[in-house]
Amino acid sequence: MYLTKEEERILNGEAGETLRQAIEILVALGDIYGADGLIPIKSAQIAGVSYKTIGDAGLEWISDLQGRVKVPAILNPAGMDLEDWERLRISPDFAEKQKLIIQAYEKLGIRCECTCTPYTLVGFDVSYGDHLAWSESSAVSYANSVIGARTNREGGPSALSAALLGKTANYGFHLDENRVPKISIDVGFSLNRSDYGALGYVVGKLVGSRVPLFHLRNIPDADELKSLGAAMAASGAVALYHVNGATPEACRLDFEEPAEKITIERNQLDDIYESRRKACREPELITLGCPHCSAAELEQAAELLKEKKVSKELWIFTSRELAKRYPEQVRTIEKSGAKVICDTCMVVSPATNNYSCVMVNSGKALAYVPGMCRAEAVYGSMEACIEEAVGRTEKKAGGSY
Ligand SMILES: C[C@@](O)(CCOP(=O)(O)O)CC(=O)O
Ligand code: SF4
Repeated sequence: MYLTKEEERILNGEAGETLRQAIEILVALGDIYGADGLIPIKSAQIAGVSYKTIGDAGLEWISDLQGRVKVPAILNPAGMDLEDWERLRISPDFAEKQKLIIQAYEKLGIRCECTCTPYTLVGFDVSYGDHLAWSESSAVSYANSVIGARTNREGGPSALSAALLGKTANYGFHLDENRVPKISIDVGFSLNRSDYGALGYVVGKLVGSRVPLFHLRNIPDADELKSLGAAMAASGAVALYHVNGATPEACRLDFEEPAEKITIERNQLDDIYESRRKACREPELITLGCPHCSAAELEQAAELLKEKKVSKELWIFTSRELAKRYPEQVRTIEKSGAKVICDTCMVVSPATNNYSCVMVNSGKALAYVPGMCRAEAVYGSMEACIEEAVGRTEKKAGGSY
């Protein structure tokens, strides 16, 4: 891989040990994947924040790093709500370690808002064609597919290295030729909201890491695309997809129809709603917001919970910035007894491990909760999730049933 004189000097340790390690990681990746050199990036999004996933070894590594990031960089969800961690019964020991992780990142100049939807935040702009080094898989999928920016699915250490250098290795989804669809997915029936998460769950398993081109009957909105991409990245390893007539590259570029085709039938999606129902008949916990809820999703949840009371735990995850921007919706949701929780999620928080059966409206959470939280997971729409939390015969706050 070609390195400039300046990059050679950094690799030789002349700019300090932190940058030497950072460039060593990027050069190693670049050599493995055949990069021609390093390219500048606009921003980094760094996963590997929750103490539940990175543990003491991760904390130690980050704490030893020196210097400041060269581009805007932001964190993925941590293991707890950083302002109100006691609410989900996080242990003081865990909270202590989690705070040290956040402080270590902060010292490097990283924005310590912990979210997997950084593209909704003010001042963290991403545009078509931007090169990025992002690592959370749903954020990577959204940036590549829905925005038309360019990022590989970085690991936590490589995203952090890229942030410290302001550069990443030029391979994979940074290159035009790897962004071309390889398999066509035909869905011959119309889809609605949670159907996109179910579709992503099914398609991810079928396509692995290939780039799919969808032909759908309707044009999905941004939240539906977010759910589709998140699920495909979790059940498979899809980091980029296109939707005919909807996503930017499918609209701007004249893609040839891939030779390989798959048709999805309605009953494949119905199976996702039905599956695991036997093992998880009585959800004890209901969670929304994987990926973190958008403004529109907070609004929908508030509308559905208005003047109702939950009889089961209902946790709704979003970014702190959106929760602050929409206090009215947060108030309506919390009046029902549900909790709006920031900086974390049902997958990376140890709080979910206290339950054995969890209901979700996310194909990604459906894929990850069993393995990462040791709980059964069952799938439903946001309406069904809220109905489950409220209880079908629950008295409305106003009095009537
Ligand atoms: C589950 C996930 O969304 C978040 C957990 O990753 P981490 O703890 O931030 O490394 C990771 C991913 O899918 O990229
Ligand atoms: S909410 Fe979902 S998408 Fe976001 S970090 Fe957690 S698991 Fe990943």
